Amino acid sequence: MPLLVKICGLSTRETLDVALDAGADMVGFVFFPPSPRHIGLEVARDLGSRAKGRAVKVALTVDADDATLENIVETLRPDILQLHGKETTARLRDIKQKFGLPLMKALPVETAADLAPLPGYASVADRILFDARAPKGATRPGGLGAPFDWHVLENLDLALPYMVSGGLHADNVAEAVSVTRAGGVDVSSGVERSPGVKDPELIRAFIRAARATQELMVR
Ligand SMILES: O=C(O)c1ccccc1N[C@@H]1O[C@H](COP(=O)(O)O)[C@@H](O)[C@H]1O
Repeated sequence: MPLLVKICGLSTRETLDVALDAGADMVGFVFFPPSPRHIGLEVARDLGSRAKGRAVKVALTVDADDATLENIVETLRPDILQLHGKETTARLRDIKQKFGLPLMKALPVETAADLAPLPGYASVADRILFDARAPKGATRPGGLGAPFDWHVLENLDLALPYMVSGGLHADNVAEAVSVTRAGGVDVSSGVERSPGVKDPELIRAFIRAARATQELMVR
């Protein structure tokens, strides 16, 4: 199975086109006002129709309520919801039942103890995203450009597909895949020139580097 490459935090037509033309499998849109990548619903509608059928559209939310999710689903028309907050297994079940969309649950990782909630999430999520745990007091739970210790996932035995994120860039993505055997990689800061401002060349370089890791991938 080919490695899935997700470019997250896209907020303009130009950079979305770069990601799509360079072959991104998944494109992520952030709906979290404190983030420099947050987009409003009208932009979501525009970018969503532009990406339709060209890549998997991912809506990233953080502990969003039903009304917020409803607006996002109605405008972006996502293919999958990325839940990047403290959503419980019960909340995942509820969201799945209400919206009928596949779910990718982000799990913050710093040490092996952070993997404890995995069995619960794996019983309802369709995919897991292992992301670096944000430091206390951070303004957002992800998208900070910091990696975690990938060796925490070294002996992971998970039936569900999983991706890794956190501080990835063109020069470290191969090692991240090699250590974690993840089936997908997700990047935001590593393809930006400043927070929220995507760089076309960095997007292309990341996708090229990720594609070159293909033979290391297991799941
Ligand atoms: O990108 C954001 O601003 C963001 C906000 C809130 C939750 C998650 C966010 N981004 C996700 O974080 C990881 C890692 O990003 P980075 O490459 O380290 O910047 C990735 O999954 C983003 O989708």
